[in-house]
Amino acid sequence: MAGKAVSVPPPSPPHHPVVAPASAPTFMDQEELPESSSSSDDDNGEEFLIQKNTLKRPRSPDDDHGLALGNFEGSANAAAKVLDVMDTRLPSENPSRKRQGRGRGRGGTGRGRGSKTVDQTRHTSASSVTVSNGQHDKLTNMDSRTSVLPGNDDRTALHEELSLLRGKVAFLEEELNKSRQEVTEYHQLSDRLAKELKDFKDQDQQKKSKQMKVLSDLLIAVSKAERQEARMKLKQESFRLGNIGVMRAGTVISETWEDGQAIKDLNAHLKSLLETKEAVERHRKSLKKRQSSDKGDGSDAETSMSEEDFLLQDEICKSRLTSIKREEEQYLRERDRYELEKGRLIREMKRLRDEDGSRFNNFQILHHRYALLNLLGKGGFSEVYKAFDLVEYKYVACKLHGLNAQWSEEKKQSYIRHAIREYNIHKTLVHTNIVRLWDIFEIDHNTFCTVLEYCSARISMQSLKQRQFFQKRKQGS
Ligand SMILES: Nc1ncnc2c1ncn2[C@@H]1O[C@H](COP(=O)(O)OP(=O)(O)OP(=O)(O)O)[C@@H](O)[C@H]1O
Repeated sequence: MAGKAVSVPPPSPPHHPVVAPASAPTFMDQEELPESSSSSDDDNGEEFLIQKNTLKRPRSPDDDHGLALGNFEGSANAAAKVLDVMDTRLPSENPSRKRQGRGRGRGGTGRGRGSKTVDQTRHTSASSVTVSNGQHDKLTNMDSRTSVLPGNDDRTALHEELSLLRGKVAFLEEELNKSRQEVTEYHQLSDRLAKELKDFKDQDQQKKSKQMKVLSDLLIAVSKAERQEARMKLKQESFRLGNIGVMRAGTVISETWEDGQAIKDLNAHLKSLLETKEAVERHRKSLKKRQSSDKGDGSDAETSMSEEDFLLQDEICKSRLTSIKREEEQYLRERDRYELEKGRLIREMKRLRDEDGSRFNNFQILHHRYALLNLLGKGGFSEVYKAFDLVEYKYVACKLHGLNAQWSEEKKQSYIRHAIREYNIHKTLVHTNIVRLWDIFEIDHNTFCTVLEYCSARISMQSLKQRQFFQKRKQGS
């Protein structure tokens, strides 16, 4: 930059003697800018040009209609101002051209503008008049001579320049109007797009809530059907395996188990089998007794049984006893199976009873996302419901922890503290044999919910079998 400053040519004497009209003093002010700023125009490039024009612009009183036809000097000034305005508004034009126009020193201000006029006119040739280089030179020369010799040629040249500038102004105004229109259209478009986006979001939200509603309705319908089926199955199973009856002993009422038809039949079979077995065993014993007595007192050959007969009878008894034993074993195995089914039935009865008595049994949606379905089981202080996560679209287990309303505030706080500590530990555990903990939230002052990974019955059965396997191994070792 220092080198450039040295190469600045010496200031040329001012040779723009046009007397500024009273209506355009600013232009003169601009003409009287210090030489250094003019000479540094080339060095600073476009930025300086813009600054200079921005300085002049506010002081221009009549951008649109200040070009009085009768006043050539005033017209030239006004034309120069219009050019300045154009300089400011068309910054994207080739900067080298600008530099070319302006770089002719202070004295060449009019000339520089002339060059730009030609350039810009060429650029906007669609609507403006094309000016040759000769005209441009004439114009710049005229600009410098106007106040000295306002001859006919100069007047014509000025007229030409004026009409050129008018054309340019008109063109620029047209461009400006177009730009304004475009801006308005753009605003309208962006408004419309914003509205459409909002509508789309609303629709999406509506669609989502509709989907949620449809999905939860469907899940509720399925769960209701499952509940109905569970109760029907319970009735059938109760008839087959047994039911809980009420027994009254004085003032004490207690629950007892009453066997169902299948167990009654099985027990009857076992009883009759046992009776048969006893009868066969009795018969065998009597045979043995008779055999030994026959041997001892030497009975006659007609009444006494031969050794072979004894052996045959004994064999028959033995084989009957063996088959009875096999049958008995089969019945006992069946009874064990019934016992298991009975245990399941009792649990199911308890589950359904708990479900009927639960305050969460009417398919609520918790936390705006968990659709409660059927009760899975009841813990010490909790009820566990199968639920569907309407956001993540997966089954989960919602464990609803109920604090005892009778507890003191201190005890409740202690329980919550423990539960939160458990939650904080549990949520970090990731293992195939540990159910994941997804979420925790409060339902009311006495109830909060933890959301767990759902373990289906299939998994539960697997883990049951695994447990049985490990128990057997433990017993074996
Ligand atoms: N993640 C799960 N998936 C499926 N069923 C579950 C799940 N968690 C619990 N259950 C069911 O709920 C029943 C009770 O749950 P759990 O054994 O966790 O209660 P608990 O530990 O006794 O309760 P508390 O924490 O209140 O003492 C279980 O027997 C099981 O049937």
